[in-house]
Amino acid sequence: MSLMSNVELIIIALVVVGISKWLHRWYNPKIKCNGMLPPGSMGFPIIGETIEFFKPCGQLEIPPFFQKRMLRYGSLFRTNIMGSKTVISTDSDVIFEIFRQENQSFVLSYPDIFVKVIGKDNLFFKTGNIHKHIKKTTMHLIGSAGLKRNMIGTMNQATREHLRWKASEGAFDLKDAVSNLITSYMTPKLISNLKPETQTKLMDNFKAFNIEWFRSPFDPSTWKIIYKVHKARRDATEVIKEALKKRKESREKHGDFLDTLLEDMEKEGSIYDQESVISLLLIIGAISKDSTSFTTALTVNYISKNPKVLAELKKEHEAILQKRENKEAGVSWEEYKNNTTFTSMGKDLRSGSKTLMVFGGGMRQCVGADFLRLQMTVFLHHLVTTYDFSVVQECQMIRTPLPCLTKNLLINISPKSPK
Ligand code: HEM
Repeated sequence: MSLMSNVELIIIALVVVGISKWLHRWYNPKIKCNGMLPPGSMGFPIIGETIEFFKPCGQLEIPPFFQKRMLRYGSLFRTNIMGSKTVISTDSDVIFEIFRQENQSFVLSYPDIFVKVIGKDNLFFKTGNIHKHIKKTTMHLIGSAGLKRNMIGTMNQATREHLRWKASEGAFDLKDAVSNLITSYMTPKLISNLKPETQTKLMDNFKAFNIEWFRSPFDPSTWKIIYKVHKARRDATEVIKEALKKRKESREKHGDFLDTLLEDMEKEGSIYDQESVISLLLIIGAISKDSTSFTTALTVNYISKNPKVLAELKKEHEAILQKRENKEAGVSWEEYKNNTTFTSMGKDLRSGSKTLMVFGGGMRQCVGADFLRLQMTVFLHHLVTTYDFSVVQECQMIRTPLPCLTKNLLINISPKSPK
């Protein structure tokens, strides 16, 4: 055997040993504490179990990814998704405890791709006092007090106007309409003194900055969406940066959320810097419309198929209207709080129940839950008291595993004929 082939053999042997070691580490990841990992599989090298995790399933199904593993390993199992070593728990007590013990027994982290797409200076990725403080500032705008003081009137007005336009348009996409109406009033609530063309640009960026990219990375269209979201973030950042600069220089007050953030930023030791201010404005502008329009579309789709629910809803809102002195006024805070028992099912979705953690829990509980409920109530109120509606196309939903519409809800509305 020649000297050359011996060297080749040594190199091949080293490569084989290296790969074997790497595969061993892949399938048996080390953990930093003294415990042991739950059962499970790390899937294929590099891609892990990502493909199966994103497999679409029906709206009311437990995704097969979870179902299969729960049967095989129980409620706690290990896996690898999108390059992140992951332990999944499907036990509500454990999940509740994880939410409750943040920063004690559990450290918050998101897969790298989340951080890359939505930006690292985000409320979602902050912990401890910084997170607490940003949350408190956010509540100023979309918590109960902020909604009552500053939002409900605009919400009513925008909803009424948008429905009026839609009544003359024929069939329209309800999710799109709700998304547009929220963006139309939320953008000036965040930054109020933009030139019309700059405001339109910012609204377009808010619209494009969505969560639709969270799906299989092996689907080429995912990368197109990621590119658009990334571009929207970059463009919105430029607009907000410019607005922030002008506001700082002019020292003018406009009573918007940018004022609130600037005031905080100028305090000694403020946790806010330019990046975190921009990021918060962007996240609220984007997140407020997506989840709300989606849930409103599902709700209208549901009530259109359940005449008893629709009748009960109409009864509740007609009664509100009957009692109201100024029929032109929209839903008041008092009506919303005291007279919408059926609309809000009488169930407090924010009470931190272990069986319904749709809004998260503990320190991470959703700050937008009140906003969502109020906007949905206002929309349903104007829809059922002022219009008759008919469904032109029902919506269809799948989970990937996030809920996603494969067909949008199209409806027709026409003003109710006077009784
Ligand atoms: C169907 C509607 C919604 C659902 C199901 C939902 C669900 C959630 C969940 C599960 C979390 C916790 C995330 C985590 O653990 O890190 C969360 C947090 C959050 N949500 Fe929502 N949300 C909805 C609507 C909204 C709306 C309308 C807004 C804004 C107006 C909003 C703003 C936020 C913010 C800012 C956080 C971060 C809170 C924090 O880190 O402390 N959400 N949401």
